[in-house]
Amino acid sequence: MIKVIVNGCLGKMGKVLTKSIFDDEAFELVAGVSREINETTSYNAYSNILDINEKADVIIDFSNPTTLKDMLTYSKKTKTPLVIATTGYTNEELNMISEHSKEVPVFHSSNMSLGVNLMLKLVEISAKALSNFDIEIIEKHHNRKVDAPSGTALMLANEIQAVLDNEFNFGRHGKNAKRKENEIGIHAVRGGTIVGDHSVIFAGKDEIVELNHTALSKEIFAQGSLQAAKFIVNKENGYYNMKDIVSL
Ligand SMILES: NC(=O)C1=CN([C@@H]2O[C@H](COP(=O)(O)OP(=O)(O)OC[C@H]3O[C@@H](n4cnc5c(N)ncnc54)[C@H](OP(=O)(O)O)[C@@H]3O)[C@@H](O)[C@H]2O)C=CC1
Ligand SMILES: O=C(O)C1=N[C@H](C(=O)O)C[C@H](O)C1
Repeated sequence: MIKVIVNGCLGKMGKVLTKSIFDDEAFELVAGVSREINETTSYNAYSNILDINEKADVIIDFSNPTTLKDMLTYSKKTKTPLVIATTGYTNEELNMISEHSKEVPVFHSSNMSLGVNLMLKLVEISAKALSNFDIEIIEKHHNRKVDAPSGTALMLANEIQAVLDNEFNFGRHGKNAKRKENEIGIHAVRGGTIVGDHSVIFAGKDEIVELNHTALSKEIFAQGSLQAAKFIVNKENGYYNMKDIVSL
């Protein structure tokens, strides 16, 4: 049985994930962490990860970048592998994660779904094949989402940039907002309870190719993170992502 700490346990994703853990006999929830413990839980819940006494095999994190430092401190002290799903990190924080992976195994992905990870490959192929097309990314999420653009939109944009070296344009406005030839437009839509929707549009002369992924439940992200947890528990120190799990 894999013993799990859930960081962000009372958040939207944390609640879905803790239920998935209870429903799966391969996992045991040993503790949860949320900023404010304002409800009774059937497991040990803490407001700071550094207060946890239980020993776990893995930490799964769906929280907020503000929890990163303490989470890394705890993970380093206890040598507990990390599955990081939180988005919205600065470059400095991303570097901290990457440095941490030299001492503890880290699995990091801004999207734990199988479909988006296939989409990353399709985007790479399309960027190579349609290099003279205009490329725009549109992401749509629920009205409670904190960060914009989404971590997934940035992953998709980075995949394209690795092929074409484009600049990013985070939303156009104003009198002189004409599209530059070599840019990727990245646009964030927020509304209602949209779980997560990502489109990459390749627009050429008289033709359009559009790649789209629509998440229909948060469950897919929870299941993906559990798959990642199974993968990482016995790995060497290092930085892993969905490409290490999904065979393409
Ligand atoms: N990689 C992936 O596949 C996916 C990643 N995500 C990412 O996971 C993260 C959590 O998403 P979601 O569950 O919807 O978010 P919620 O806002 O519902 O939950 C956030 C959790 O983090 C805690 N928290 C700690 N510090 C802060 C802070 N300063 N501000 C806000 N929350 C804080 C919250 O505690 P409290 O409840 O006490 O406020 C809560 O437990 C986001 O970064 C999101 O983008 C989401 C879905 C899929
Ligand atoms: O906050 C969310 O909900 C989601 N966040 C991730 C992101 O920022 O890409 C993944 C998913 O789209 C849901």
